[in-house]
Amino acid sequence: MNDYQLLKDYVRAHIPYYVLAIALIITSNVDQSALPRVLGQFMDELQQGTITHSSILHYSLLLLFITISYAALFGIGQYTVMRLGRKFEYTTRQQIFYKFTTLSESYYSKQGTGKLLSYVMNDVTSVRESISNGVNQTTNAVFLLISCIVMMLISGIPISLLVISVCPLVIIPFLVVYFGPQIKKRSMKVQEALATMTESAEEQLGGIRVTKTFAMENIAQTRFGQTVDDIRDSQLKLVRMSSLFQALLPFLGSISLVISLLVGGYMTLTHRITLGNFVALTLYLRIIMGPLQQIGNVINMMQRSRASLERVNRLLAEVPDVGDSDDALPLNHIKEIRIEHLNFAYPNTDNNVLRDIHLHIQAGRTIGIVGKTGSGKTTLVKLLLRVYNPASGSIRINGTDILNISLDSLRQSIAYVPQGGFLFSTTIRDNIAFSNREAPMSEVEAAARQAMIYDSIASFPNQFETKLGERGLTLSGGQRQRTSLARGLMKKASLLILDDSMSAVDAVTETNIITRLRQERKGKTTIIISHRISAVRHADEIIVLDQGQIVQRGTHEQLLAAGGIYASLHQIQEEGLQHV
Ligand SMILES: Nc1ncnc2c1ncn2[C@@H]1O[C@H](COP(=O)(O)OP(=O)(O)OP(=O)(O)O)[C@@H](O)[C@H]1O
Repeated sequence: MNDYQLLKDYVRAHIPYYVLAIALIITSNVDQSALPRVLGQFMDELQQGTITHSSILHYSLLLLFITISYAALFGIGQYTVMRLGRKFEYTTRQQIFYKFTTLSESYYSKQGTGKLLSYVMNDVTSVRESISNGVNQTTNAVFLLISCIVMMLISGIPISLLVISVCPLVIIPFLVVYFGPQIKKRSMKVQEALATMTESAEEQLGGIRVTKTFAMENIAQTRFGQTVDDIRDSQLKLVRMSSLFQALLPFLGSISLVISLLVGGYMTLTHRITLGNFVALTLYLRIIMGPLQQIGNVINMMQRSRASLERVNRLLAEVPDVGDSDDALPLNHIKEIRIEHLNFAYPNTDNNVLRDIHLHIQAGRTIGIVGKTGSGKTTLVKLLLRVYNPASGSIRINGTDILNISLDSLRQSIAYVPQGGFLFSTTIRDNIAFSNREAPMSEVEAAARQAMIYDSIASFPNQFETKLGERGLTLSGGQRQRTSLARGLMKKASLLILDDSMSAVDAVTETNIITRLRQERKGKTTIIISHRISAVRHADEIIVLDQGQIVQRGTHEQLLAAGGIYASLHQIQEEGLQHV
């Protein structure tokens, strides 16, 4: 996608409206440029003493007609362009958000939320302004200038006088060439500083509770203050440069007026032009100062939005690194999973986080995964969900390589309950019924009972209709985890993965949940990752991960008998319980 593709495509798709709007604006300019000429003629008749009551009425009506038709034509033209600009803004925002949903986790781990928000907010607005105001002001400026020059010539203003009066304005293109790139550079710095500030605000607000409990408000204020200072500095630099540029344009316009007064005044005195011509010339010069300033504005705006357009184009052209292959097959039901020689390192890292993993999960079995923190447990299930592609080796589901299974059907077949159960700022019901908003209430309640959160929800005044605050913070950590668990159970997928999803739940409740799960998921495949032996002890097979490798496997009894990491973990936890 080239840098202007997005804009080209949009304008091409709406070309009839743009042509109509431009035609309206051009007509309004021709209309407006007739105004000084009419006034000039009126002035001449006044000087010659040929003016009558009816000609005064005639001139007044003519001026009124010019003014009304200008307002109507220009107004409709401008409205059409602005409307197209707004449409561009919301369709592009939708396109960007759609793109966000297709990109993989590795993209998000490289980009901060502030930068991503800045695409949707600042960049799109900047491009919209440039197309709306750009089309309006460029058409207006160029055609008003042309119409004024043509009208001046038709009115009989000598070319020599016209050339000498317009002479200072010829400097404008040189000014633009000098100022343009500098304005662009400074404006990019402002955009970057804005993105950094948004990111910092996101982080400081996200962590405000931690900051407050540590009484570290000063540090938060200083960190955020630095980003605001950076914006102020770069914005001031930009404003200084743009103001100088903007001021030079009317200055040159005024010089041209001074010249016209000197030379035109002298020519009027010596009767080489009429008084009407002289009045028309000064009026024309005043009118064309507007378009000249607009040209400056447009150039500034274009410089500013070019960087934004480049960024949005680059984002829209981003190809997700995890996607469906051309011959991807749908998956209906997970029966058997076979992992062979699986190795994996996170993008842009050298260290293999998973090494030579072999695992065969037969349909209906429960697999427990234990291991020290950072041993690769979550990474293994992320590969099962194809959040990342394996570096080497294979994962086969029902005999088909996971790379040839459609992503949508794969993820539909798996209910994944992560440790940090993110909840949306909506009702508890909607959170639990996330995978099926149309599900009957009885199913939502059953999932809540299974996750042992039903009684807590029932005690809230609005029960399942209770709205959760931002990120579900009105719930305790354990309640949040159990609501997230209910959401996973509600999915009724053929594979359930609990990724340390009961770490904030007390041991007794966890045991009760696991007991119920074992009864209700009989014959269904389940993977339970946990730091607590009690959560995995009943699994058909338990694997122990250490530094990315499976170092032990077997049933609870076999692993206890074998000694090693599992047995010592068990011993530590049993002793811990005895001391309670
Ligand atoms: N997005 C990432 N980019 C780079 N490295 C990562 C990423 N996510 C995890 N890691 C690294 O991969 C290793 C395994 O992490 P993983 O989350 O799989 O461990 P875990 O066994 O689930 O740990 P825990 O029990 O603490 O949840 C760790 O060393 C971690 O630092």
